[in-house]
Amino acid sequence: MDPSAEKKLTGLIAATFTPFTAQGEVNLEEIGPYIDYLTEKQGVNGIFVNGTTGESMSLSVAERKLLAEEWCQKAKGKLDQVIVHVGCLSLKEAKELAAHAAQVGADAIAAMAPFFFKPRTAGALRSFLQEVASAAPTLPFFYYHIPAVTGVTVPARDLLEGIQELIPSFRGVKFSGTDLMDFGQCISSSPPHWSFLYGVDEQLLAGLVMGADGAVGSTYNYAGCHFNQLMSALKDGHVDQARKIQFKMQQVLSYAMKLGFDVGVNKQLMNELSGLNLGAPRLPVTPCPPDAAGLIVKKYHQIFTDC
Ligand SMILES: CC(=O)N[C@H](C=O)[C@@H](O)[C@H](O)[C@H](O)CO
Ligand SMILES: CC(=O)C(=O)O
Repeated sequence: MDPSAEKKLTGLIAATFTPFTAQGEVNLEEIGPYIDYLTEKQGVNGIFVNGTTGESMSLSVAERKLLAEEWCQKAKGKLDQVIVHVGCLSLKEAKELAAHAAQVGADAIAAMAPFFFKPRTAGALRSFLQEVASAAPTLPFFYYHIPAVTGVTVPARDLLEGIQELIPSFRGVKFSGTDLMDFGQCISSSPPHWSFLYGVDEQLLAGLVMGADGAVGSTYNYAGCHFNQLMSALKDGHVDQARKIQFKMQQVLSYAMKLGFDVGVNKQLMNELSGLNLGAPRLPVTPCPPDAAGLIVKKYHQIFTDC
């Protein structure tokens, strides 16, 4: 297929939380209602599953497969995009997950850099990703750049050099870094059919201005409606209005950060704002301290009075 004829990834993509039961087992029952909440209440039509927010690295391969399959199945006819994150420390497991994602009907896959033995050069990281992508050659492949979490500091622009020849299915980057010069250089040096998804919700506006096609993030789970307004405002040329929404979200998140914002707090925020029951996180992430989420929800409602 001619890649330039493919549709680019645009709009908001929620990085989903993994629902757990009270016993700490994966809870597949919540996935259907979760998808309905995203589409009906947030206007979000894409998901990025088993990523950072989904605690992928704390899950077994078997659990990741169960989740990928259920998300893909329940998303059918409801969501435009299901991107399955397949990154692992073990190349063998990452390939197994990539092949599985293709089997269960994912729209795309992504992988972050391995972070125990870290690739020290762009070449080493490219070779690792090439192997992962080769296990699912028909699926669009995205590199998930998240240096603050992986500690892999290879600039994304260096990784992209010559990558299309090595990985024919390569289609772009989910860029969860704050280095906007690196991001800009990725975009300005890339073919037009690749998609760039920005992943730092606190500064999405800057990412969009730099040229992001869309966004992947955790806060789009419960604040998608506001970020949709931000994106439309920017599209219509109302930068001041877009900036107002971004500043409001920064206020909520900086307040949350003072209260120890992490996946545990974030998950509880989602529980309280959505009414879904996604449970607590899995260790080593600790459960949200009592009251923290409640205080953030209160702040959120003070700052955002619509949707
Ligand atoms: C480190 C991390 O989880 N980053 C997420 C995505 O990449 C973001 O969506 C953040 O959760 C969000 O920007 C809030 O800090
Ligand atoms: C936020 C994000 O993209 C992730 O959870 O992987």
